[in-house]
Amino acid sequence: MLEVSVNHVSFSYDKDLILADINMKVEAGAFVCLLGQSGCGKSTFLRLLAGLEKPSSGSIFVDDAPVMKAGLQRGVVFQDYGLFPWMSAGENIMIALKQRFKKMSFSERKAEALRRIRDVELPESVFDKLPKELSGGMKQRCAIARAFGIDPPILLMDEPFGALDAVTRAKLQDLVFDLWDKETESRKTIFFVTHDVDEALLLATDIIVFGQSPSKVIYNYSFKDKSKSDRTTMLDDPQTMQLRNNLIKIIHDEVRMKSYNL
Ligand SMILES: Nc1ncnc2c1ncn2[C@@H]1O[C@H](COP(=O)(O)OP(=O)(O)OP(=O)(O)O)[C@@H](O)[C@H]1O
Repeated sequence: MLEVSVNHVSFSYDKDLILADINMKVEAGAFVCLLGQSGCGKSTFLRLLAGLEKPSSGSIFVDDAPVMKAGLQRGVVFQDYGLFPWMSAGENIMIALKQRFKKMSFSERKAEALRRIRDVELPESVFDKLPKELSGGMKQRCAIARAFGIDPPILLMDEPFGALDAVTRAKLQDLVFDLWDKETESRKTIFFVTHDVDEALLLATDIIVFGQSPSKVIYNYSFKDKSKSDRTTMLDDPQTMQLRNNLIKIIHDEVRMKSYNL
């Protein structure tokens, strides 16, 4: 369980300032949803957390250690699944396990990959299938199995359900929440990028809103106690409804102000 602190982080692509003075402290085990308009820099921020890019200024620490490069401590799940197309689903998971657990034998890795496939509610027969033989939802389940398989204390998820239909999306939201929630003693810290305010309300312990580029944190909200929300009744709660309205207004006002350059 590791705390993440982001201190005065700015980032530019060439001369384009994308992120400006981002600050946050995220407790170990939090489920952080990052909201903001398209192009504001959410994915860029995840890349910085992953160590795939370096801040132009400022620093990111995981506990006392600065993030300098990519590492197995931080797993990543992308919208496009990120599975190697020439390997079966099982091999995709096994190769990640090999990197993470160097001493695991082939048969142990295979057993673990099968266990992870069952954990994401897929049949074991998926082990031998190529990604192109799987639906989008099944591919994303495999990507989640792989990410949870390497058991990173920090998981970075970049719009993981953005390409899925509403029913599959709802099932996968429940799946990820349950996988996170059941590790009561050592919950992963999850950073989850989404455009969907309701998805954030359903999943997050903390909601952070980024403004328009160059982006700053313009709003954050922490739930005092997080238990699983029921998607069908969640918005019956007046407080949740008010928070939802606030979030939508904040995001829309920001877009309006920037587009009119106010
Ligand atoms: N490799 C790159 N080189 C130059 N500019 C980039 C690069 N990647 C992203 N950008 C720019 O950085 C800005 C932020 O992009 P980013 O993908 O982080 O936004 P986002 O909030 O994740 O968007 P979306 O929600 O649409 O995925 C955009 O203006 C984008 O064009």
